[in-house]
Amino acid sequence: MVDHASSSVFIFGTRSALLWGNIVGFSIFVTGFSRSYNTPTAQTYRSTCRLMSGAGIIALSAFSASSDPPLRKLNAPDYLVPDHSSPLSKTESTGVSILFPHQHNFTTHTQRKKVHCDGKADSVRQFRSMSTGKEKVAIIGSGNWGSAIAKIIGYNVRRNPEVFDPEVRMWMYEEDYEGQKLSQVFNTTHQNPKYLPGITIDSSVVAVPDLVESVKDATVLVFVIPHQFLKRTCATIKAHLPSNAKAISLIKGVDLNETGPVLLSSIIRDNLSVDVSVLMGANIANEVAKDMFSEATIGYSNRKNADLYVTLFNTPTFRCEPIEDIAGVEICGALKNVVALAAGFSDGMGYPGNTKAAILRIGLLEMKKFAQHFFQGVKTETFFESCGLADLFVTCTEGRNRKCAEAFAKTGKTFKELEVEMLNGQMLQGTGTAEEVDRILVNLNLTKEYPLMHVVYEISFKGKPVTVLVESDYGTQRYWEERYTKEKRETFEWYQDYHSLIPNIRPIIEPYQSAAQRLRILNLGCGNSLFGEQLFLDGFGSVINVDFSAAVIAAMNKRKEAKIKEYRDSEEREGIHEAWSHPEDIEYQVMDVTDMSYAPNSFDIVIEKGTMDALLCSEDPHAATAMCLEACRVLKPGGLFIVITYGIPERRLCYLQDEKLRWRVIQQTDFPGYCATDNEPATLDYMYVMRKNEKAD
Ligand SMILES: NC(=O)c1ccc[n+]([C@@H]2O[C@H](COP(=O)([O-])OP(=O)(O)OC[C@H]3O[C@@H](n4cnc5c(N)ncnc54)[C@H](O)[C@@H]3O)[C@@H](O)[C@H]2O)c1
Ligand SMILES: O=P(O)(O)OC[C@H](O)CO
Repeated sequence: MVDHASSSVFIFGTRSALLWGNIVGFSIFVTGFSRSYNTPTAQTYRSTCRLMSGAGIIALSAFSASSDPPLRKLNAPDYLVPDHSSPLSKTESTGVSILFPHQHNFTTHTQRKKVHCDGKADSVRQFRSMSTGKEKVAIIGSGNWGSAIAKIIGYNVRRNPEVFDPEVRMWMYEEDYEGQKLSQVFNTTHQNPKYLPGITIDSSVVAVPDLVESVKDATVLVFVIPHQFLKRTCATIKAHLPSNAKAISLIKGVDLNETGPVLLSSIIRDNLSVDVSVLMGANIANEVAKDMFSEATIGYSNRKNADLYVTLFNTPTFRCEPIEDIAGVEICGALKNVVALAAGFSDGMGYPGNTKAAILRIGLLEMKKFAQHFFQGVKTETFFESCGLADLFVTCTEGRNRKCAEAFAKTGKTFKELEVEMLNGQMLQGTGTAEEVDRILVNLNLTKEYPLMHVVYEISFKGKPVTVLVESDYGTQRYWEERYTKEKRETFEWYQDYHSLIPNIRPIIEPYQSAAQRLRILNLGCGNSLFGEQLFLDGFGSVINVDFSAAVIAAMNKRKEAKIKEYRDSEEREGIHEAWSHPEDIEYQVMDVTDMSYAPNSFDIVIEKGTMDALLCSEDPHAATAMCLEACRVLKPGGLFIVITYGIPERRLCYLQDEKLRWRVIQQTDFPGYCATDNEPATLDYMYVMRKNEKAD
């Protein structure tokens, strides 16, 4: 039996094995004889040959393509050294590589079809590289971590010439650097000034911009690219790897299919048919590159390969610990980036250390729960290795994900914008992972079991306010009821008050006013804001204010009664607004804005300030959409819905432009938001105006 699992050179064939063994100067292990060749000589040879390092199966005679065992049963790619009896036309369909095709003077076989040879020189080189038993390393990726790990690999390859081929190729996604090609700059200066400035990398590492060229002859593939590029990278190199290749992934991320998460190491394994290990840990690239002490965890299933990786990566200041738990190690590396976003949000909001500590604790528990839910055999100890607790800690204190999330909370910019502004070409992995993870959780109805992962996604991509990290109740009736029951202030304004908003709103509403008919205005989620009262006092029309908190509606009705009384009791009316002479034009009603009792087409204007923002904190993912549907239903054709929010277009238009809504967004405006202190960053508030279709019904 051919043992594919062990990394040795196997020669499939007989007589010529001796010949080729002599020619290339290596010892061989002969296996897979056909009966006719199972001679005493060959058996003796089999029992005395020494196993070599380096994987591969080499057929020295293609008789096996037609007889026992068939060549196609062997793992591709195989190598064939044909002899005079080789039925090469059959081997063609197996995808076998032909070594030395002309050695046997095939031209004498007139009936044989011309056989495709994948390039004699390449095949010979691969064959020889296997025969030397040296590992040839290719680094796939040359960003911040790719470059830092290249420094370590260069150092170890030079220290271990008996194990490694002296040249390490590093695939460099070609970019312009100050008018020159980045790969040329690297190969001249041995530095990567864009992604790891100031660090010199051993000259054994050569930047290669052609991906296929970079993996040529490589027996060890080190994957260190952003995870979004993995699949297409595998597809490109798939057909160009020697059969004894193996891989290790340093990529922190996760993919998904319809049943759940898919490890990136599985993607590599499935696409390339190679053994795959992983290396993860508390490894801020810039610190590792400066030889500051760090640890890393190697997750493996093949111990021999893990030992090789220790030789490749371990240094006095980069200590690598192998553990037999690929999934545990890899999920730690992926999910800690999502937790780091939460830590960054917390920092951006100025929350104290206690809050961040809680985020780390909850995050670690969700990481472990997720890994053990979806993957068998994940060990609890893994979460206490460098890939677990340690990486979580460092990413939540110093990582890029944390840094950008802090800016997200402070500025309200999107992650895409912040990545461009803050990272100079480097890429966040946490945001993509948050999306993938949430898709899995939603598909499998698991969001409640992973509240932190879910809320990070909702804040990052669904416009939920960062405050839901610590206050997740803004969307519930219970929260507002309790709040307004205890409320000491008679009124409170979220964001801006009426006077700062009305210059933006007046020009939109005024064209709708007519002498003949008063506007009917509906104010959604009025709370104890004076916004609706001021619209009424300024004579825009009759205003109905609604809120689902009975406590606040009672308080606002009490205020209204007091105003009416004040007006009626006053002898001297100066300073008391005349509008109170017709108080029937202002009403406060208890109503759930997602399910209102008004008839369709009842209002000219529907307006809300901050209500959608609050609903987006709701556990009901459809609450904001439900409010919009209701607003649209009760609006008259041609009527306007005005939304005042802190939500940027990317996070609000997805709701406002829902295809079920029979309106069009006709205006979006931003204006300076309210700043609590001079030290706080300037923010923007937004107004979106929708006009209901004339023929909506
Ligand atoms: N930077 C770190 O401190 C660190 C530490 C440990 C692990 N990691 C992980 O290593 C992986 C790689 O991160 P990094 O920091 O080396 O990368 P990076 O974010 O610094 O750089 C991005 C890389 O992507 C390349 N790129 C851009 N467009 C591309 C395209 N279309 N196709 C292919 N490549 C393209 C760029 O040239 C650059 O090399 C990530 O999964 C990351 O989580 C990073
Ligand atoms: O900078 P980050 O957030 O991508 O994290 C970097 C490393 O993964 C830390 O181990």
